[in-house]
Amino acid sequence: MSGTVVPLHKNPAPPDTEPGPNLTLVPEPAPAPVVPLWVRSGRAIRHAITHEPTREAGRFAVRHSMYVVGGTRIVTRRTWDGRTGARYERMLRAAEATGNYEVAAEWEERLQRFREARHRRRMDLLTSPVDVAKGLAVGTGAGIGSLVGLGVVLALANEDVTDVLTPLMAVIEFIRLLITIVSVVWGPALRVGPLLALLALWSVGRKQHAAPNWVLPTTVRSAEGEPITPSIVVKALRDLGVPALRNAIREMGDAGAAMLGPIRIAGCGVEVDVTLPSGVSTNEVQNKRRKLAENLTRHEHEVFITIPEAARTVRLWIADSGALDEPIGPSPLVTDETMTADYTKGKAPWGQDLRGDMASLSLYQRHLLITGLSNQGKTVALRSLALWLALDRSVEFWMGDLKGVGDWAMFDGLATRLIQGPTDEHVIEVTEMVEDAVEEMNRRIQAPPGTTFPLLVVIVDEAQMAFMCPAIGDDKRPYGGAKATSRYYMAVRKIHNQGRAVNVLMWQGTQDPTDQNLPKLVREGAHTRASLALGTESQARMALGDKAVDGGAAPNLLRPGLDQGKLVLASSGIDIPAGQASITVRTHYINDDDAKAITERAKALRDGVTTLHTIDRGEQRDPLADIAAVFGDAPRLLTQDVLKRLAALNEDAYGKWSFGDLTRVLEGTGAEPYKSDGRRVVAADRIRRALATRPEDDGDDASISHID
Ligand SMILES: Nc1ncnc2c1ncn2[C@@H]1O[C@H](COP(=O)(O)OP(=O)(O)OP(=O)(O)O)[C@@H](O)[C@H]1O
Repeated sequence: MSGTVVPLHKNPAPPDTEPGPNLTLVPEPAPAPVVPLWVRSGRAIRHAITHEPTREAGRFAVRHSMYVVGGTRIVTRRTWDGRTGARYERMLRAAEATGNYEVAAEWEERLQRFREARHRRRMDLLTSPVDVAKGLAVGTGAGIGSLVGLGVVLALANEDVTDVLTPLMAVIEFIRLLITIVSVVWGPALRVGPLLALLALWSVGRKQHAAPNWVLPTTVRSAEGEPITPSIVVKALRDLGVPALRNAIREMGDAGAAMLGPIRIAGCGVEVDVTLPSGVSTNEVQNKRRKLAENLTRHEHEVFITIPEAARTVRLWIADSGALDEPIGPSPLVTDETMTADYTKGKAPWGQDLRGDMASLSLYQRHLLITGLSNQGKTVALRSLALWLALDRSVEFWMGDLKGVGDWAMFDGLATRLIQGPTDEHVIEVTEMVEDAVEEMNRRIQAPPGTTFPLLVVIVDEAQMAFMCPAIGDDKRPYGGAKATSRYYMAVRKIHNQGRAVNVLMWQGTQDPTDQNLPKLVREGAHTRASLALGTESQARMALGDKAVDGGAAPNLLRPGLDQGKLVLASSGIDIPAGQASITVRTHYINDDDAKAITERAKALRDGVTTLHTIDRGEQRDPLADIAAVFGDAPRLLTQDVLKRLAALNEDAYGKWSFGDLTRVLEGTGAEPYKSDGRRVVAADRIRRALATRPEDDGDDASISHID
């Protein structure tokens, strides 16, 4: 094999015969390349220039020079404004730009008056030199005369004729002294005067911060939390990036504030209506919420843009910086232990609106839907309403908590039904509870007209679990889903459609809405829709409806985690400022302990309620097997006899069965009732065949709705 090795080195060095000491050769570090002098100087200069103290000194120098320039501009503008009609013309242009022609006419009239007065003053100037000369001559003569008169009186008193000229001479002396003083002061004044003028201009510029933003001190530059003034709002609107708006505001110049209504204090912020110039639509401003907020030195969540009734107007609500992050006080439900509720006439105290006014919601005949991302305060918000309602002793609660970690446990002994848990079995129980509510609703609807009913409120928290449940009932209908056969969905829809008038109401809390876990018809069936923080605008549309979102409702702009308990609400039961489609409410936080205390008070108002935790639907039965069993030896039975025998077999399970129930169970088995001699009968052999040939899991499915 050695013969086939090809050496890769030309002359491989002979191997060392004697191994020497193991030395490692450390190469000399390459000498650093010599940097040319001009490069080094450049670096040094750059370092010196970019050094922070140098930059600060530069900013300082530019700032104070610019104050003088800015001050000169301001003083010139003021003088110009004072002496010409420029101000009137500006206001006139602004009024025209906002389409406010009445105000424009007023300004035009003022401008006209100003011009007339100026013309009169100029005409007067033509004749004034003669008048001034005349006045001067008369004044001097009269002055000399009175001084001489005074001298005569003095001469008579002193019996000295020279005193006649004494007062006149004294005045002449005084004038000479003045001339001397002026001649002494004039020289230095000529030198100091411009300096003083410069100082005055600098002072005006400094007060108005008339320098580019980048040279202003950090405290002024950041303007964090700056109070909102008309000029700040106008500047923010001008820089919004809407060309038509920018041009119109430029056109108005200083008079841009004419677009604004008065800036009113509104809760922990201010509110101002802005009449947009023609050519700018309200949604152009609404779509730029973040930019507007930043221009106003606020965070996006601190600025709300709504559309009031007046045409071409947007209403801005701007929070005081950081004010929205402050907690609001405790709920009156917690602080006022004597509080009771009235379902029909009262309103549940829920929190505060952004203006800081109490936000309370009428629950009368309103189905409710609260959505939001997980852990934003949905359950607490929904529970607060239930806690208030519990203080009306006539109200009956049926509750299903499909999370089941005890958020609703305090209603044990207060709610007539309370199902708590996350499994499919719990969904099934909740569905059957809602179906029972439908039955109760139907019973009430069939009652004689005029009958009044106390409120039965069915609350399902985490309702998305019900819509997503895969279980199928013994009637082959799915519990979850959004098909016409879906049991939970259909039961909710029935209550939504007809429950209101007979006081059977449906309240649902649901998480992170999608079309699958919150079908459209269920969303739209709720009269009151509220949403905590959500992920996207499309979710906001699902939660609150297009109208509310188009009108400015934006739960997707609430900050998950930071805005816990803050919700956007579209409903008729709460005071929403005219023209707005929604309102933002900061809800009170009622913790579990306080909730427990409130439910204890509510229990004390009642005589005692026994809460059912599961719905006893009788023992597990197999209807097809039972039907087969009741035949005995009979080859055929009339359907009514089958029903009778089934009822005799088990009154609880079959006592209320109708022909429809029987047909439904036998449908598709090949043993359906048929007509014989004009009467409907069921054949025993067909039943037995169906029983023998049915698939294994049918029996399991049939049993699923019977839970102990
Ligand atoms: N009004 C509120 N003000 C301040 N914090 C609140 C408010 N409501 C709730 N929170 C906070 O949010 C947390 C979650 O509340 P809650 O359990 O109601 O959320 P959820 O949206 O129902 O969550 P999930 O959907 O995951 O069950 C509470 O533990 C509390 O810390």
